[in-house]
Amino acid sequence: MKEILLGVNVDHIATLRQARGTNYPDPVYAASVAEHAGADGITVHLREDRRHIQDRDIYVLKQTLHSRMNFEMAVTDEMIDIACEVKPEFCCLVPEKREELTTEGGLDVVGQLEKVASAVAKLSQAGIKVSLFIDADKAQIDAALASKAPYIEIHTGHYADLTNEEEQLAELERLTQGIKYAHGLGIKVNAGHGLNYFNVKPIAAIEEIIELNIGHAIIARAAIDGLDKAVRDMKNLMLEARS
Ligand SMILES: CC(=O)[C@@H](O)[C@H](O)COP(=O)(O)O
Ligand SMILES: NCC(=O)COP(=O)(O)O
Repeated sequence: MKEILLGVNVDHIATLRQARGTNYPDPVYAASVAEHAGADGITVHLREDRRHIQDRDIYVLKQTLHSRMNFEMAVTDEMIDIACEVKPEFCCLVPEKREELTTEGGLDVVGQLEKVASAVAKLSQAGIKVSLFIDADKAQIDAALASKAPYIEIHTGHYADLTNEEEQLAELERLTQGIKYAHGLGIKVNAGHGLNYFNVKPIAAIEEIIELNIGHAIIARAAIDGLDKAVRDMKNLMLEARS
């Protein structure tokens, strides 16, 4: 069987922390648990609005990770400077809109090739492997090749959002063709976004994919699976206080 890697995105551990401004739950600790459970890498998205992951998380993770960091970032001077200072193993360039709930589409490499290629060059110069988060679109894949990024991450969000089986199969076929096309050009291909316990298998079966990055579904599952113990522990503390 051909190996496939799992990058665990811990953004939403940080979402929970930021909701109360506490210092827990800590994405650094979550990353360590994920690595212990078999994660091949840890993904973090330092958004410009700092809604979940904070700068401190990136710097501490750099020192504590045993696997490798995939630093997702918008193509801005601020983020390029941070990446060049931290030097994560991977940077994934993503599109970002302040008002979006999550990343809505792939990076438009065609429309800003010069800017993207310049970012790829700066990050590569710092020894970072660069990936572009793009849609499975031939023109975007060709532009990714022209930018000299060695990796792309194909956006699976649209596939994940579809509920009609026929439409989902058609989207799966579109993703598969795009992934094979990029692989044929010599680009290393990852994929991710919106993948969960119900929709992951057909994507994981596409053998040209090196790694899947998955976050929201894993953190959501962890919250539910851990809830029984969390309630028992709290109740026990309360009962102990009265004994
Ligand atoms: C780029 C991508 O697909 C996601 O990993 C991204 O990190 C989503 O951002 P949120 O974690 O803020 O939803
Ligand atoms: N790049 C995709 C990613 O890191 C995780 O996305 P999601 O599983 O949180 O939707």
